[in-house]
This record gives sequence, C-alpha cells and structure tokens, in this order.
Amino acid sequence: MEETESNVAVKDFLQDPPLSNSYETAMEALSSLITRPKRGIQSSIGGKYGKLDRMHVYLKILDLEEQITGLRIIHVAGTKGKGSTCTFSEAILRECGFRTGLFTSPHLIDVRERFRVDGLEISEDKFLLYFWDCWNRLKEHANEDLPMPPLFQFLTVLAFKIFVSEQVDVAVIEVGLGGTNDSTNVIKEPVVCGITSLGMDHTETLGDTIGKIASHKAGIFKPRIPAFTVPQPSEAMDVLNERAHELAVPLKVVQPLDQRHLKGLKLSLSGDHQFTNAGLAVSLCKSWLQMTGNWEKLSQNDKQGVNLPEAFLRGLATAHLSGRAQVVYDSSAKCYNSSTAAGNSSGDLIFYLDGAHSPESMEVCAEWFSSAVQERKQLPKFVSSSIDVESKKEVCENSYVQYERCTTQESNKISKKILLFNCMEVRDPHVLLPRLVNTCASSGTYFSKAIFVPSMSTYNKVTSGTSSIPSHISSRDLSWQFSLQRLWEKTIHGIEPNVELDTSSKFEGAENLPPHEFLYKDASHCKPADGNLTCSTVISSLPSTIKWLRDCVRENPTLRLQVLVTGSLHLVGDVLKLLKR
Ligand SMILES: Nc1ncnc2c1ncn2[C@@H]1O[C@H](COP(=O)(O)OP(=O)(O)OP(=O)(O)O)[C@@H](O)[C@H]1O
Ligand SMILES: [Mg+2]
Ligand SMILES: [Mg+2]
Repeated sequence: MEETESNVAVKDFLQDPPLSNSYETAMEALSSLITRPKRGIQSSIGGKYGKLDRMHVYLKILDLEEQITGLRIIHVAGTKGKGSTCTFSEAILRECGFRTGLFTSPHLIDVRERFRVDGLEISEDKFLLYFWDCWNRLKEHANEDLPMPPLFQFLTVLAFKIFVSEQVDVAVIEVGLGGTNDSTNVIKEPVVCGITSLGMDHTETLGDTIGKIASHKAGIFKPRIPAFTVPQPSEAMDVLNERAHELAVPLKVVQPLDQRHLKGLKLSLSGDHQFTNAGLAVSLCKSWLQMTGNWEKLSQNDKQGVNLPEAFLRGLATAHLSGRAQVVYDSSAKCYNSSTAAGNSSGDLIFYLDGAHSPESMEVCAEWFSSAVQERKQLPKFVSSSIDVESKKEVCENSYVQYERCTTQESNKISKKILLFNCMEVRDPHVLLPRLVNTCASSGTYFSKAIFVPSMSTYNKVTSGTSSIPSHISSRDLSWQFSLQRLWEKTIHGIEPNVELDTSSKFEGAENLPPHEFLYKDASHCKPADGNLTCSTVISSLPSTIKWLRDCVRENPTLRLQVLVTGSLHLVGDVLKLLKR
C-alpha cells in the first residue's frame, strides 16, 4: 500500500508555517505531493534525473548522503510481512539496549506512525521540526530539473533525516514498493537485508510472475552483505539465489520460529504467519548483533546458542503494530450507561481488524479470524486472552473500571459474524472474497452478513489523528461497493459469475441504513432469487455504519457481533480512528 507517484503540482507553502495549526499545515503540504493512482500508467515526475538519482540529490541537499551509512540499517523487502518483521526487529534490538529508528508504511491514522524512535511514534513537535527543515531546504533547491519529491520519496528522506538527527544506533527500514527502484534503495551499505514472504501483489508495477516479483525484491541485496529470507515458492527462491550468487551475498532461508523457543510467552502479533515473520526478525537481529560486534555479550550465558536471549523474548512478546490481526472490544455501548453494574444491558461488539489486501494475506487473515472467534467460543467467561487489553483501555479510557465490572456479568450470547469490507479498485475482489469465504468455511466459520462501505480516507489527503471525519458522504459513487456486494452474494450462494443480480433495491430511510433486524435474522440459506440480497448490504458512510452496529448491540443484549474488518488498510485505519473517538 504505497503512494503512487506521478506528476505533482506543488503549491506554494509558506516558508515559515503559522505557529497555530502547523501540524495541519504540514499535512496540507504533504498532501500536495500526492497524485491519484492511475491504473497501468507508469509514473514519472519529470525533471532530468531518474528516481534513485533524484533521491541521491535530495539527500545531498540535506547533507544526509554520508550519514546514512552510519545508521547501521536493516533493510526489509517482501510482499507480505515487511511491517511485522521490521516491528519485531526494532523491538528486539531496543530490548537489547539500542536506540532504534523504525520506518514503516503505510500509516493507519496519522503519518507519524511511520516514524518511530525508541519504539515510540515521533512527537508532533519533533516531526514538525524535521519536516519543515527538509521541506524548506528542498523547496529552495526545487526547479524544473529537480521537482519536489513525490510523497513516498519525501517521507523516506524525512525518515533518514529523523534517524540521523536522533542519533539512533540502528535504523530498521521497510521498502515501500518492490525493491530495485524503491526510494529506500538509496541505502548502499546496510548491515543486513531481509526478504519476507513473496506473493502476487503490485503486478502492474513488478510483473505478473512470482519470479519477476522476486527479482525486484532481490534488488535490495548489496554485494557481500548478508541476507535472510523465509521459505518461498521455488520459482521465487531460484531468482533470489541467483541474484545472491551474482553479488556474493550469503543468503540463508529461515524457518518459522518454533513456538517452544518462546518459553511460554506469546508473540505480540497474532496469527500463525507471524511465526514466519518472527523467525526472520530473529535472524536479522542476530546477524545485526554479530556484524556490529554485540552478539558475544548477549549470548555469553548461552554458549551453545540454543536459547533466545531474554531481550529477544521481550521484543517478540511486546512488539506492537496496529491493524494487523488486532482485536478491539468496543465498549462504548457498555460505557454508555454503566454507572451502575446493572447498566450492562447491552450486547457485545468486537472488531477483528486486519488490513489484508492480497490473496495470500486474505487467507492468513481468514485463518486468524476463524481461530480467534473459535478460541473465544471455548472460553467460559467473557475475558478473552485474544482481546487486546491495551485497546480496551484506549477505546474506553475513562470507563475502564466499569468495563471490568461488565465483564463479570457474561451470559450466553448469540454470536453473529459480520464482514465489513472494502478494497481498492486496483485489487481483484474475484480472488479476495472467495479466498476469504472458502478459508473461513474450511475451518467452520461462516459470516451471517456482509457490509460494504466506502473508506473515508481518500488518496489525495494525508491526515492526522485529529483531522475531522466527514460525517456524511452520501454523494459518493457506490457502484464499486454494489459490485462487491453482488460478487459476495454469488460467492456464498455458489451462483455462476455470469448471472445478473439486482442490487438496486436499497433500504429506505436515513442514509439507507438497514433495520436492526437485518443483523439478527439469519438469511444465509435464502438464495437471492427474488432480487433481494439478504446476506449483505451497502452502507454509504462508515461513521453511520459504526453507529448503527453500536445501536444494534445496545438494543439487543443477547447479541454478540464479531465484525471482521478487512480488504484495505485505509478501511482498518478509518475504523480504528472512529473507535477511538
Ligand atoms: N508472512 C506473511 N504471510 C502472508 N501474509 C502475511 C504475512 N505477514 C503478514 N501478512 C498479512 O499481511 C498484512 C500486512 O502485514 P504487514 O504490515 O506486516 O505486511 P507489509 O508487507 O508491511 O504490508 P504492506 O504491503 O501493507 O506494507 C497482515 O495484516 C496479514 O494479513
Ligand atoms: Mg504492499
Ligand atoms: Mg507495510
């Protein structure tokens, strides 16, 4: 999910931003660096330089070129699991006592999520300091030959600026898209490189075979610099090996982390696929520690090297990344009127959030969701280990105590699994939705309803955590959501793709919200023969959808809605943002 880069009309921004509201001003400035993705069109921002050459010029202007090598970088490419692998690696090295920088993409709510120093998002003040410094200096030098950088290039330069200025001991850098031509590939001499799971994504840019995709990812290999990867399809592995051989890169394949190494602790990121990412992170960190002469100290109590150092375990058990297999218990309904214990007259609303948007990740997302809801079924009491306590606190900050009281009053509830879905039009829902449905079905998980909504975030605005949320987007064209809905109904009812289904009948009333009974009634056995699509709905606004779900559980104390939000990180970010309010 990276920003597409193309011709940019850079507005003139004030050299000295007004003090008030300057964070929003910075967001405005950043947004001017985005342009709309155009399907199949390779972008170029003009000027006389190629993309990576231009990156080098930007770095020179900011006096960063030399200093980047001092960042002792871990550079990670791959189709899926980059962010998770980088986050585990950062947490491990921080726990080992190093000052860390972490650059990931995309962000969910606020652009500052992309830049962490010592495990924490950079503060607004520091962000503004570095942001305007880079912005103004690049602006001064911008001309026809050297336009301002497109968004992702700017963010990459900014990450280097932040990490150099903050004097981190290690910078963990996630590739934006591909590898060879990625803005982050200005890194000449990383300490170690990682390639996460490879699969089919961004085929329009990277090529339509796994071999071509692997070739782009292997573009981050540097002569003789060690590299690690996870088990890959053989076509991809061959390409990685070939490239490694050419550059004399010692490339090792790392097996998923063996759970027994965790000594009873749990990985802080859920889902079986995270053992793959964690295994890779462990090897990257171990190699980094060896290359920087720090491994001996850490492993001196364990000469055989059989056990993971305690600091590794702490990192693996605490690394945090939102929107990847995240469970958020929405307690707003309970907090609403729970000043007395008897106030717990509401059903449960639980969000399962995962930003999967490629076929392989849709499958791992479905596996995770199935096991998370089934794990829950077996629990005698409400308090579930799969529920993120931090999120409970966040969502219901002021009423945490009341919440704890609510949890003791658990009774038998009727669980309904609901899908809340959107995906970008460049993705192929004909692959994503059947993968999701079939993987869930194979472990006995069935959705009673699906809701298709447009995301609130648009691709032409970088937002902050405090940006306003549009309350109403009724004029938005919903034809994409209606086509997702038709596809959904065909998928779950096994209807031939060429059969026409009518989605013109909508619910009457404000913003076409369905009546609450829509969620209670199980209609999955009814085929949509009469033109009524009984298992799904399109709702035009996400805020109204959340409010509607909350109203449903408030009205019906016996209901437990388990809502899987997936298909787009933008959608996941928007839902998280709404739940926090
Ligand atoms: N090893 C993996 N194999 C398959 N799918 C994975 C793996 N790791 C993560 N995923 C899926 O990909 C989603 C994104 O995970 P993560 O942020 O770690 O990957 P990423 O490569 O940074 O993705 P993006 O392309 O969005 O930057 C997760 O929510 C999960 O659904
Ligand atoms: Mg991606
Ligand atoms: Mg990522």
